[in-house]
Amino acid sequence: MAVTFLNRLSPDAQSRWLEALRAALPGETIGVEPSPQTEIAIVANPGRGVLASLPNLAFIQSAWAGVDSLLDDPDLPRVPIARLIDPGLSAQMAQATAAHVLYLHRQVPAYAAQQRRGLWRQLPQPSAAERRIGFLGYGELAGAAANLLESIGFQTYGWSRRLGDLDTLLATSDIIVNLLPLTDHTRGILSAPAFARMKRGAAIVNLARGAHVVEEDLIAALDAGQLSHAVLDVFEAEPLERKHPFWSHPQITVTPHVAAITDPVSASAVIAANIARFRAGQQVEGLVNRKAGY
Ligand SMILES: NC(=O)C1=CN([C@@H]2O[C@H](COP(=O)(O)OP(=O)(O)OC[C@H]3O[C@@H](n4cnc5c(N)ncnc54)[C@H](OP(=O)(O)O)[C@@H]3O)[C@@H](O)[C@H]2O)C=CC1
Ligand SMILES: O=C(O)C(=O)CO
Repeated sequence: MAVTFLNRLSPDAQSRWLEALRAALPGETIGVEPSPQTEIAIVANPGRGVLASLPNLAFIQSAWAGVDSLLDDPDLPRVPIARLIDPGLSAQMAQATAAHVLYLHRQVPAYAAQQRRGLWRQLPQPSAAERRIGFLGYGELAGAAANLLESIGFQTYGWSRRLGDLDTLLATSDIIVNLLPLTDHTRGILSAPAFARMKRGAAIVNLARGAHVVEEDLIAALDAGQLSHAVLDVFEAEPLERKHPFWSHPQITVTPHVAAITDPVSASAVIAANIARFRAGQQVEGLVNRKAGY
C-alpha cells in the first residue's frame, strides 16, 4: 500500500516536495498519481473529487495548516484528516506577524505618506507596552506570534473557542491580527459590525484567509477613519486581480500570501512522524474536527 502526494504544484515545487518526502519516509513508496494502491494521501490542493476515487484511502495528511479548501470538496471521503502543525511554519508566522505589528506600531505607513509629500514631522510614539495586540484565533500560529510580540514588550490578548471574549478584544485592541481558520462560523467575521466595535483608529492584520474579511466593509471603515490601516496577506480570490481597489488604497498594505510558506523539508519531517503514528494505530497530530470545520 502506497503513499501518494496529490498536488497541483509547479513541476519544480513538486520535485522539491518529493525529494523531501522520500528522504523523510525512506520505508514508503511515494508517487504522485492517484491509484487503487493509495492508502495515505498527502495533499496540497488535490483537486475536487480526486480523493473520492481512491478505494483504499485510510488517512489524509494536509501539507497546509488551513484545511478550508480541502473540506470544501463535497466528495471528501470520511477518513481521518490531519492538518499541518509545523514548528517551522509557526516560526515564520511569528516573524511575519511581528514584522507587520512593528510596521504599524512604528507608524511606517504614516511616515511613508509624509515622505511622498516631502514632509519632515515627528509623530508621538507610544511604547510597545502601551499597545494591545488582539488575536482572533489563538491556536498554533497565533500562540507563537503572541510569544514573540510579548518578548518585544507588547500586551497581547487572544480569543478562541475556548478562551477570551470577542467584545473585549475588539473594544480594547490597537492592532487586531486574524489567525482564525476559515469555517462557517468565522467567514466574514471582519465586517462592518466588528469594525464598528473596534477602537477608533485601530489597525487590522489579516494573515488567515481572505473570506474572513468583507471587502467593501473594510474599505468603508478605512475611508471613514474608523480603521487606520489594514495589512492583508490573503484574499477571497488569489492572486488578487490587477484592478482590485486594495492594490492602490493608501491605507492598505498587500502581500501575496507569504506570511508562512510551507517548507517541504520541515513539513516532511512532521508528516513522516504523523504517518508513523497512523501506522502504529496512534492518534495523529492535528486531527481535523470536521464538524467544527478545522
Ligand atoms: N497566510 C499564510 O501564509 C498562512 C495562513 N494560515 C491560516 O492560519 C490559520 C490558523 O492556523 P493554526 O494556528 O495552525 O490553526 P489552529 O487550529 O491551531 O488555531 C485555530 C484557532 O482558531 C480558534 N477558532 C476556531 N474557530 C473559532 C470560532 N468559531 N470562534 C473562535 N475561535 C475559533 C481555535 O479555537 P480553539 O483553540 O478553542 O480550538 C484556535 O484557537 C489556518 O487555518 C490558515 O487559514 C496558515 C498558514 C499560512
Ligand atoms: O498552510 C496554509 O494554510 C497556508 O495558507 C500556506 O500558505
